[in-house]
Amino acid sequence: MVKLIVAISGKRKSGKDFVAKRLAEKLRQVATVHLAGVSHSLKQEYAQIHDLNYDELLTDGPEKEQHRRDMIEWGEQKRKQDAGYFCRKAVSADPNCDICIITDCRRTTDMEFFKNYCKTLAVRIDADLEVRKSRGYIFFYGIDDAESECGLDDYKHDFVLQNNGDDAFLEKQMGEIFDICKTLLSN
Ligand SMILES: Nc1ncnc2c1ncn2[C@@H]1O[C@H](COP(=O)(O)OP(=O)(O)OP(=O)(O)O)[C@@H](O)[C@H]1O
Repeated sequence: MVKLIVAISGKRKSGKDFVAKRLAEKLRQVATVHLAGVSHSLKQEYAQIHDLNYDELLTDGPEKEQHRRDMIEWGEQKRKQDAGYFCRKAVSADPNCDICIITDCRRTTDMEFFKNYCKTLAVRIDADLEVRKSRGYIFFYGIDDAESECGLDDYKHDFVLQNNGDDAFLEKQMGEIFDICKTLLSN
C-alpha cells in the first residue's frame, strides 16, 4: 500500500511536471516512487471507452477538440457521482510503491481525497507570471478562470515551492521536501 502521497498543485506552466520529475529522482534514492496524474487517469479511461489513442487526445484538430469537450463533460459527471473517482484511479495505478507523486491536483476535493487516503504532503508550485509566460503560458478565458485552474489558489498547502528558475534555490527547497518525506515515511 502507498505510504505517502506528495500532492502537487500549481498554475499552468508553474513547473509542476518538471518539479515532480526532479523530486521523484531524488526520492528514488530512499523509496520506490510512482508518478501519476489525476487528469491522466481521466484521459486514459475516456480513451479506452471510446477506443481512442490516448496520445491523439492531446493533439490539436477539430475532431479532437470535440472529444476534449465531451471528455470534460464526462469527467464532470463522473466527479458528481464520486468526487474522488479519478484520484483513486491515479493513486491505485501502482499500489505497491512507497510514495505516489500526483502531479496535477486542481480541486479541494482532490486534496481531501488524498488526505483521507493516506499520509499526504500538499505541495504548491509557485512561479511569477512573467516566468510562466516565458515557459509558454497564455491566458485563456474559460480555462484560466475556471475552478479546475483556481480551485486551490487559497488552499493551505504544507509546502510552497518557488520555481522561478533559480536552480540552486530549487535544489535547496527540494532538499527540504526530501527531508520532510523521509520523516513522514519513517513515522
Ligand atoms: N526550474 C525550471 N528550470 C528549467 N525549466 C523549467 C523549470 N520549471 C519548468 N521548466 C520548463 O517550463 C515548461 C513548463 O513546465 P511544466 O510542464 O513542468 O509545467 P506545468 O505546471 O506542469 O504545466 P501545465 O500545467 O501546462 O501542464 C517545461 O518546458 C519545463 O521544462
